[in-house]
Amino acid sequence: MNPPAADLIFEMGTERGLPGRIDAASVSKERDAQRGGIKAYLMWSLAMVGYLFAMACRSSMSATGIQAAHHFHTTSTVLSSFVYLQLFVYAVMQIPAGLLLDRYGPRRLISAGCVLMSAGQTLLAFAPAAWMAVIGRAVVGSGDALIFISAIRLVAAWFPVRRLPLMNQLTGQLGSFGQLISIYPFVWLMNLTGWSAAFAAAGGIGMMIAVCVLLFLADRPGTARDDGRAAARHPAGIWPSIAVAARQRGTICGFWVHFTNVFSNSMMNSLWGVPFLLTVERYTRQQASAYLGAGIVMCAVWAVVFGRIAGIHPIHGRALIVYGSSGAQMILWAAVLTTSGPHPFWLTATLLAAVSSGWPAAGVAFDYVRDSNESGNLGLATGIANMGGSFSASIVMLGVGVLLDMQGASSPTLYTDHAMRVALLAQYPLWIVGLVGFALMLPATLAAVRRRYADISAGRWQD
Ligand SMILES: N[C@@H](Cc1c[nH]cn1)C(=O)NCC(=O)O
Repeated sequence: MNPPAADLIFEMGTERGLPGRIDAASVSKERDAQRGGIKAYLMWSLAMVGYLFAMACRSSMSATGIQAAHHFHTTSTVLSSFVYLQLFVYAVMQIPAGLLLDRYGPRRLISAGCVLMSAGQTLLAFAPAAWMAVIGRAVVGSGDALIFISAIRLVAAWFPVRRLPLMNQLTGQLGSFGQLISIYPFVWLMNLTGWSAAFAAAGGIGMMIAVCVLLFLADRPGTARDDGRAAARHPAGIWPSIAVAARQRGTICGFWVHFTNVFSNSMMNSLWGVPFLLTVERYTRQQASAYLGAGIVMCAVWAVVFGRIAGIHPIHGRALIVYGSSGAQMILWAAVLTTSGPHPFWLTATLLAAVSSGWPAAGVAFDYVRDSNESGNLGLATGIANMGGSFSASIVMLGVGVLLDMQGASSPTLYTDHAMRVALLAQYPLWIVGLVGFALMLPATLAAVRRRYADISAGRWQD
């Protein structure tokens, strides 16, 4: 049996003078019996295979940047523009993906996402020209967009409420290890067999995952593999459904949480981390890779810590994670960007700890969304929140490039310590906008979270 959330015990039992402790036994025993068991972990693992594949596909092009430049007879700079395209497709697909998720459920969506990513990777394998590779990347991005929110929806159906923040964190975090698949085994396979065979193999693996998911995944506990209520979802039509999900303060609060916390980490890992470390910190390429790799490990540590805090302290703990992570990022980036490099080890290490906390802190977005929306539009609401990080990351990545260009640093050979530090200041307007949005949405969201936990405790709420 899961204990009640600590800060809600405090608020409901003491602060407001309401009758004592929430009796956790009042949470439906039957639902808890079905949720969180071995089968739940098996279902989650299967969804995780899909998400690992998505993350591996997402980063496969940057991991093979030099080979890609040779294969398509183009420059790495042109290829890095694929990152924007991928982020753009991922972001615009979130609302359709959310609608489809509420209608068809995670099993079909994860399977369809894997098929799309396989098609995109296969197109890349045999594309004779760069423009076809662009289409391949767009197809990969659209498949990728279906996966993460489906995994989050599946977790919400299979695990008890109190364990969801930790399971969400583990989902987001373990999935990101998919990047390591593209950096190591995939690059190794490419060196061994060549471009076409490696991408075609990735396509084949994706199809196998799609079939396994279709055959074995179940959307929720019970006997039926599909969510039986799916057909009834969004009965009012697409636009009213979007309006309902977007009107929930928790959905918009989730959007701002995601918007505020994801971008520094994404910007470093996807595009500007290596140039910054080479130019400002005078790292070698190997040192830069090791630094960014250590960031992925730090993310995992933060994910476990934040998952525990967000589950036990849904009111104060989650807000603290969001303010704490973004505040630490702002302070440490200020210390690095206002003084010339290279910086002392303690400063770059602390910066890495702060930046890596952003990716899991963004996971709190999905806790707010889940605790303030009805299950019928949870997929759509999760998709809306998940757009936040893609928007902010693409704006920052573009902003850094524009600020470099404006200083005459239009190619890597022209990057200077000063130009790079000025360019990275592009992050600050986004933190300010994001934190204002979050602060405005937080009070109403917390009221919704309190209502949800009270309903759960009184047995009035069933997913
Ligand atoms: N920030 C991640 C989710 C996460 C990471 N750690 C805990 N949660 C995220 O938003 N991922 C979206 C995706 O598509 O990968």
